[in-house]
Amino acid sequence: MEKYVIKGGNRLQGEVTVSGAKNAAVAILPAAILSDEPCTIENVPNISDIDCTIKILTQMGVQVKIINKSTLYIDPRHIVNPTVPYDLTKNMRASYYFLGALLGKAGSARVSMPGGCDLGARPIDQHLKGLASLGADGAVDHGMVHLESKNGLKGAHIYFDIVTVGATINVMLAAVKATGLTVIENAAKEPHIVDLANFLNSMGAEIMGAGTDVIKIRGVKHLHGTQYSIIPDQIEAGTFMVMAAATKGNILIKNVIPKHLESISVKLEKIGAIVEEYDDSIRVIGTGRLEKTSIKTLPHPGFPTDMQPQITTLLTLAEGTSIVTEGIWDNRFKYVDELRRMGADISVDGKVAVIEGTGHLMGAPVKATDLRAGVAMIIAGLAASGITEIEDIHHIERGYEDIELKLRALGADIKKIHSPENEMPLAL
Ligand SMILES: CC(=O)N[C@H]1[C@@H](OP(=O)(O)OP(=O)(O)OC[C@H]2O[C@@H](n3ccc(=O)[nH]c3=O)[C@H](O)[C@@H]2O)O[C@H](CO)[C@@H](O)[C@@H]1O
Ligand SMILES: C=C(OP(=O)(O)O)C(=O)O
Repeated sequence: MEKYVIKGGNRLQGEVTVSGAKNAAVAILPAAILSDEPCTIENVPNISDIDCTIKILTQMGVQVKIINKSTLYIDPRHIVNPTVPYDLTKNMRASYYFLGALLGKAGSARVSMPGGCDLGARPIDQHLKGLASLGADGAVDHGMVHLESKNGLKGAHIYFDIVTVGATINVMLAAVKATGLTVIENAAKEPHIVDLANFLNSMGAEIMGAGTDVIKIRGVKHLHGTQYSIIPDQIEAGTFMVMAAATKGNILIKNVIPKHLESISVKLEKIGAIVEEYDDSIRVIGTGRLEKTSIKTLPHPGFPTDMQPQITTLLTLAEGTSIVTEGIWDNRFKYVDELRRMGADISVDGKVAVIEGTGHLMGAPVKATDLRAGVAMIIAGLAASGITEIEDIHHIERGYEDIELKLRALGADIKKIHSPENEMPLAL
């Protein structure tokens, strides 16, 4: 079992470069199979969700060559098996993008129900509704979603009942090669929706309106190869921003799109950090003065739910009572029990957390209950007095490339240790 061991108290200082966006990459790699020719994709993050995506592609007959750490060559000309089995979907939410991508490519898909972070109920009814509108009949059988379009996919008018990133992406993937026009209303507007549209358009797709709540897709017969660079990861950047504020640090975060970070910047300034925006970088200076605030997570351009555990952790270090409301997921406060071990005073009632800022945290053994909850434990450990040991770090490695190395370069005292289960913790 691997753990992170952090000795807290160091101010993080220096520069860090953000990797490509996980949530864009996990959509763009499946999208590459829609092409009739090979694609080269740059700025791919080196994380375990991408390792898993590459395994899925490879087992279905797609040739994937790793050109360098962040560049992949994907040749989808010889797909033999439009099936994604349980062992490849159980740890990864975005495996369901192969539903839309395989339908668009081959007219049928068999994809095991997806895993991913446990944030409460994660139904896929809107995905199935959208794909059915395009002409995909199907059923869920023994945990396997089986969809088929016997007469070919046809453009349709789809209105989502709720704003959903995943269903918006799945319908985009299936609709690009459908006949006629597809209109998605109440579409998600996240930066990775726009990135996926830009990628598909660079292969010859005709997608208009991505980034607004109405996306129009005129189906095309063929998509050609492309060379494309994925956008920087909004959430990785936001996480380093919070780390600077939490450690009274001063970090220049490079390879970012400041516009994607606005909702985070505004809240950090309100809490007391200094945020300086440049063209493709952002500097955050932790002043040591942290003030209470109220935050509600919302679909883009609102404050992202994937930054909720990080900002809640920061607010445990602030003066006064803060309120964080989770506006997307039913159960995204499970990590609060772990923060309590470190001295945090937080009460949770459903989707609302009330944080009584205590000004400081104490190191303790904790576990990562999911990806962002896990990185929140790192933030807590960096700011806390003493030693924090974090278990179940495989969750963190789903979405943060080289986090330990990046943090050490900023002056953090963090190391990854291998510790067999039931072994006594290492003395530092
Ligand atoms: C791989 C990826 O990009 N994951 C992100 C994606 O997840 P994901 O795409 O799974 O999240 P959605 O935007 O689809 O979910 C939003 C809300 O809609 C509900 N819902 C969703 C689909 C559906 O068919 N029915 C339904 O009721 C969900 O339960 C949730 O309450 O967006 C989330 C919200 O920004 C982020 O936290 C995840 O990091
Ligand atoms: C919830 C997340 O990911 P996933 O949807 O892949 O579980 C996340 O990135 O915070």
